[in-house]
Amino acid sequence: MVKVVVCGAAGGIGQPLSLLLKQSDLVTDLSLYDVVNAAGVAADLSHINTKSTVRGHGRDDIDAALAGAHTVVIPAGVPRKPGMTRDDLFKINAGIVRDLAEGVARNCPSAFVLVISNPVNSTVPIVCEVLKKHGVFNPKKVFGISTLDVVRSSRFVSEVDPSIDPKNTRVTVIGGHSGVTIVPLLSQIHGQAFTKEQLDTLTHRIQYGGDEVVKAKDGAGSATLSMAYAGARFTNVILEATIGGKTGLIESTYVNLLADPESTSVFRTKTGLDYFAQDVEFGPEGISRIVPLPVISDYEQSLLNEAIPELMTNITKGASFITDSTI
Ligand SMILES: NC(=O)c1ccc[n+]([C@@H]2O[C@H](COP(=O)([O-])OP(=O)(O)OC[C@H]3O[C@@H](n4cnc5c(N)ncnc54)[C@H](O)[C@@H]3O)[C@@H](O)[C@H]2O)c1
Ligand SMILES: O=C(O)C[C@H](O)C(=O)O
Repeated sequence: MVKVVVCGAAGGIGQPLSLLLKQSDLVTDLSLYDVVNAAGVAADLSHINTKSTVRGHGRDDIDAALAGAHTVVIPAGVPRKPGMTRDDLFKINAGIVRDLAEGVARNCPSAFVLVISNPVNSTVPIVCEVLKKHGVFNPKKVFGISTLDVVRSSRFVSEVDPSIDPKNTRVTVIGGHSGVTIVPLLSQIHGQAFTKEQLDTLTHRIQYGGDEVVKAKDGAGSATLSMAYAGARFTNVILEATIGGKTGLIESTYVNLLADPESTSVFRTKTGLDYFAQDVEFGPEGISRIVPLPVISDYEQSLLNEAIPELMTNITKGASFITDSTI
């Protein structure tokens, strides 16, 4: 059995993400959990003629939803409205993510956990601290999905240079998933030399791509369809590496750096950060290695210098939400 659970499956991301995951032949059981309308979404998707069996689980059915899961994807929680930062979502989403992580610890402690709910820079530490509290934390298996930053980068650079094929140009994006913490390494794109003006425009657009969508949706939420695409892409990498037997798969993702202490110890000592988005190579057990940071340009180093203090604040806020809690 390869059971994939989507928590928040009836939402703006959850529905198209579940649809995309229903296409995977690697999934045998698709479990849709939400506090509203999970049964309806499940009934709808269950008619699609692919291999997986689909089940919907409502508010009081979290344990059955998660039991025996291979992978749990979490897009549950509230999205931004214009004028809000991702950190403004912490007040509501921190508790939602904590409760879902408690469910993971109880029902599928060795599952891969893929976090979409914002603020990702803080919600990933929340998941890790809950799993630690229960003695089931494996840093090779918990991920913040920052793939949308990678997807946007590929697309936006192709708009500046039409000779770039966005589908086959992967941009490494390091740091975190919000504003200045998003650091695209455009210097790494083979054969590319952007002007300073192009770099400024591209970097700003990648860092604030989420705001572009929030503004355009004008109060009706944030990115859902592009996020579902990015979320399915990342989930499929996990499935291909862990059960599909594929090797050498690499994606940028936000992780706990103890997943590969050897490759990250110098960086951890220098910055004090325990979490960071970086290129990761996947194997049968999840993270097989964190790819060492390449030599970055002075421009990228100054972006990184700006990202580090903000990341530190976000990480501490998420981790202490659990470690300082008396519940
Ligand atoms: N990581 C990223 O790149 C990225 C991209 C886009 C959006 N997001 C984030 O994803 C989250 C969801 O966005 P959306 O547009 O799908 O929002 P949405 O409001 O459309 O959907 C959220 C869903 O979560 C459900 N939900 C709420 N509390 C729950 C709980 N306790 N258990 C299970 N389900 C619960 C809601 O019922 C709803 O169906 C937001 O926090 C948003 O900021 C992240
Ligand atoms: O911008 C948001 O709030 C949603 C998401 O994190 C995004 O990058 O689109």
